[in-house]
Amino acid sequence: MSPVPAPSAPIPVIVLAGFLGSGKTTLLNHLLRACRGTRIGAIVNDFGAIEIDAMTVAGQLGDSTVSLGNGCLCCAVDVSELDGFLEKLARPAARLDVIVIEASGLAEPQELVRMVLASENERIVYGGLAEVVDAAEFDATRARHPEIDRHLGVADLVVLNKTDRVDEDGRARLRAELAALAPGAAVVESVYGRVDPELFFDPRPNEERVGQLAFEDLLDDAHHGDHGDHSGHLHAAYDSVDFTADRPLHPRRLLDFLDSRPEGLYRIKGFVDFGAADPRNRYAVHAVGRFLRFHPEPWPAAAERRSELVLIGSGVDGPALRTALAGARVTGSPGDLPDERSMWGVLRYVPGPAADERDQQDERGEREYAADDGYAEEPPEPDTDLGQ
Ligand SMILES: Nc1nc2c(ncn2[C@@H]2O[C@H](COP(=O)(O)OP(=O)(O)OP(=O)(O)O)[C@@H](O)[C@H]2O)c(=O)[nH]1
Repeated sequence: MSPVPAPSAPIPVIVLAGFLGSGKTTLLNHLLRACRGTRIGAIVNDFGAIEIDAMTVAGQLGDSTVSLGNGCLCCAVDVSELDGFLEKLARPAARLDVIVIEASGLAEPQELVRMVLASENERIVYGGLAEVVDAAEFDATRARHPEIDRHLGVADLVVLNKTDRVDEDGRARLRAELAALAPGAAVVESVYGRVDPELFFDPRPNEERVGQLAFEDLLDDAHHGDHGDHSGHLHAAYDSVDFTADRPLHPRRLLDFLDSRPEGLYRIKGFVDFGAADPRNRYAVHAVGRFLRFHPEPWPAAAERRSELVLIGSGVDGPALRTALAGARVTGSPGDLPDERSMWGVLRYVPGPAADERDQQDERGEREYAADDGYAEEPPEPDTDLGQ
């Protein structure tokens, strides 16, 4: 009925948190400005309290949804309404590529993360929790709000913002402290929230602008004129490592690699060829922080059978990652041929359609599978602090 095709990839939903004034809105505006052709849905707690620059060129659509100049959508919600808005933003007709939820300064981000993970909406996927930290105020904020330690403990990405206000020694100390408080998370520095959008999502080329206003240009002039040069580069505050393998990867060894992925490795994306273990499908892989998902899809007729991964993080050792992944390739020796059973570990991370297969395996008593939330065991921390 609808002329709009369903998007093939699930839409990542990113939770953007951080204490009052740390720079969340500034970062969100940067993403909106830098997104160009990428269609971002933004969900904010309260229009009144948060001044989204883009609102200056926005038109109300009613129902708490606002259409921004380049086709982005924005909603104002209570946490209780979140699922409804996710549903609304994720509908195929909205054609969004990514959804960002900006937590209000005092919100417990765990609550939002839990709601995203609990959502039964098949069109979305958890895209990570980014915690914005004010470098200049961190010590004082922490003294006043010790709960910041808990927030950092569940972050997938820590953006150490306002580094223009701290000297180099101070930045080094903060990075070390944050690395200890946010184990496993990548820590990137920023000034005025100018992080590379690729940390959050895959920006599209600018082919699909909607609406008449080139609002990112307006914003550059009207709101950011004295914050330095915006025409220039989004400095890569992270490392990006490519890996390609012409031989299939062994599902068990790839999972071993993923289960023990090093700290600071924030995103993994790409396609995996599991060879004889599942000759019909390739597996899109999506990892953010400790969250992992596989999405099987039939090999396109013309596609070469190979695995291609991109690993993004800060302070990661590229050659070591490549070597570790190369070790996951099937060797071809008779004892090393993956079969269907080798796929069970991977299937734990496949949402929806694989559930039947998993259930059958469960019935046979072969294996107990994790909940369908992308975590092998417990999701990080959130569950322990909530719901009392
Ligand atoms: N010096 C400096 N100021 C910054 C930087 N990033 C943001 N700011 C300023 O810090 C103030 C707060 O930024 P916001 O983006 O509104 O912070 P927020 O986290 O959204 O704040 P709440 O919505 O109140 O929670 C604004 O005046 C920004 O212009 C930065 O990197 N350096």
